[in-house]
Amino acid sequence: MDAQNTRECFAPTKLNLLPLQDSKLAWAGRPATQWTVFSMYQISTENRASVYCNAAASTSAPSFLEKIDFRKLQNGSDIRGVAVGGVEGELVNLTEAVAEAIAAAFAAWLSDKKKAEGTKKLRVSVGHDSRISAQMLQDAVSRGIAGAGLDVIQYGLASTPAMFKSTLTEDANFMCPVDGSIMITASHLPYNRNGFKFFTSAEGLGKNDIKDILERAANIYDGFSEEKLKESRQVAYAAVKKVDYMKVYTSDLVKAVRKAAGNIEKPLEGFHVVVDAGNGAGGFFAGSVLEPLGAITSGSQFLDPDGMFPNHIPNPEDKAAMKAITTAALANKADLGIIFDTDVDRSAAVDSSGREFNRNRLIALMSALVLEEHPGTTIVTDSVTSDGLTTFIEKKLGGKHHRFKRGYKNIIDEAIRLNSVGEESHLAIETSGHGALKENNWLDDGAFLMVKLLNKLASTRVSGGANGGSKVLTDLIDGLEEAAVAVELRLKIDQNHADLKGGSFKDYGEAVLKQLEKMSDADPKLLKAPVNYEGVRVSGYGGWFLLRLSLHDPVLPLNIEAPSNEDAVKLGLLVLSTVKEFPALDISALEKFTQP
Ligand SMILES: O=P(O)(O)OC[C@H]1O[C@H](O)[C@H](O)[C@@H](O)[C@@H]1O
Repeated sequence: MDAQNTRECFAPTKLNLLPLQDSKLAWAGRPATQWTVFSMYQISTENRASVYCNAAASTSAPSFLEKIDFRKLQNGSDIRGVAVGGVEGELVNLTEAVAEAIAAAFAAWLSDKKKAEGTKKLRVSVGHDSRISAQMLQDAVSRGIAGAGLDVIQYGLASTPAMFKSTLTEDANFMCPVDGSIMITASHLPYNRNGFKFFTSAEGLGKNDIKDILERAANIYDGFSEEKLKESRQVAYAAVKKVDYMKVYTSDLVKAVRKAAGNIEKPLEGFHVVVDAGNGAGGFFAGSVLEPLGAITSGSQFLDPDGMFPNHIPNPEDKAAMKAITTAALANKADLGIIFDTDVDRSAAVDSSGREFNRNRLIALMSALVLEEHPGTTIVTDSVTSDGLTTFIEKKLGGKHHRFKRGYKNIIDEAIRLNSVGEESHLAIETSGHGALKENNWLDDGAFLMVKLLNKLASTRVSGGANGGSKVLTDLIDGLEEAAVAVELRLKIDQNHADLKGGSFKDYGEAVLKQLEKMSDADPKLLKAPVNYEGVRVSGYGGWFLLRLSLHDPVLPLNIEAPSNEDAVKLGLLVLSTVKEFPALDISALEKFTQP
């Protein structure tokens, strides 16, 4: 077989998939062991990225197998792209064929990883959030995995942490654990985007793994042919099973709260908790977690999935989203309001008086809960956390604050590393609302963070400490000092600007940071942070600023916190004096902020 003679494509068609039976498995009436799925992509160790097939060679590639730069689909440890057309300036690059190639590449990558474990047929779970391109991508991904000879288990609407957890759950009825998992999501990005997150039982895949998978995918895509892609639809039809895994995941959350309350069936009886899922995948939390625990959930909103996100962006960092949950909690006189992002790996809450538990406050609250259980432990956070948070964790709670880099994967990996070198850490959490606990296998799970809050409410009442309300949570962050002014301004780097002199935006950004560091060193009123893992963090005028490179974008985010607007402007002016020397930077937001 000659990989070079087999490129072509297929017309996109929906898979005719089988319905769920008894909320468990449904397949074509044959036991899994009798499934004979051949590997269409036949990925060998000698030529892992090549596609071998029997199809007749075709010389003309149809237009929808457009040339795609697969490298551009990498977004740190995720894959992200444009899946829906019609938005000006945003060309579709996450087509069905691209998705199928990426899934086939993941299957090949996984097969290589699991080679040592023997010849058993590998299983991959596939789930998605509420985006309008979810079904199309789920079908394409299923074809890619099945075509590589692996079993596909579709979960349908699911959360990112649930997908990760399916690699750890031991339950043969639900075909768990799976060997690998794919979540189809673009988190809080606009409706036309989509992407993938990948998991094995060891971890969420990192940057290098994603790079490897995209390189393999590009080769697979180059080898696609019409015949082969047609065939992949038939193979997928035979290899796809459906499982209602969210049932397992939500029942584990319910069990966790019951256990924390001393094995009471309905420990939240009488508590009123309002959920805002922003029409993402998090609507399950009201009906499948809170209600079985006895909580009242009336007034919950935007629980139904709607990939056009008609109400607000499902993102706890978004002001409109936080306002929506605060209004709902107050209007319903709820004890607690809970909000999730689209794929439920991020969350935030509001108390009964409408006070937000998000950003530094959510970290303070989670730190208080974790430090009650593990005195003295290290809390790992992202880089934009406040000085007040450090004081709170270290002076009030007796813990250690390890302010690391931005990026949920970075902080989780750092917490795991600290434990491995003998420094105990039980919590890694970002101001974005991402958070992972050691007790929960370091799963980045917004729903589990909220379960920790519910545990506290339930256990406090059991011990006679409170009859309701979220005062016990509010009291836990008493003493957290918060800056009067906290802003984030994002300075864009124009990648096509002549001042880059053909270099990368990263190099340009680094040059800006170097210059800012020089300026700060020369100013006696400023003090550079003695320990700092990214960008330039400087204290002065009773506050601080941090300028750093964005994790993914050609952007330098600038965070400023200060006791007054006047002080914040002074810090802003100092940064402005440096950044204005770099013409490729869009400094308009900073100029506006510092104007008298
Ligand atoms: O560096 P930024 O552009 O601020 O983005 C940083 C953020 O990127 C992604 O959304 C990651 O999922 C977050 O964990 C991270 O905090």
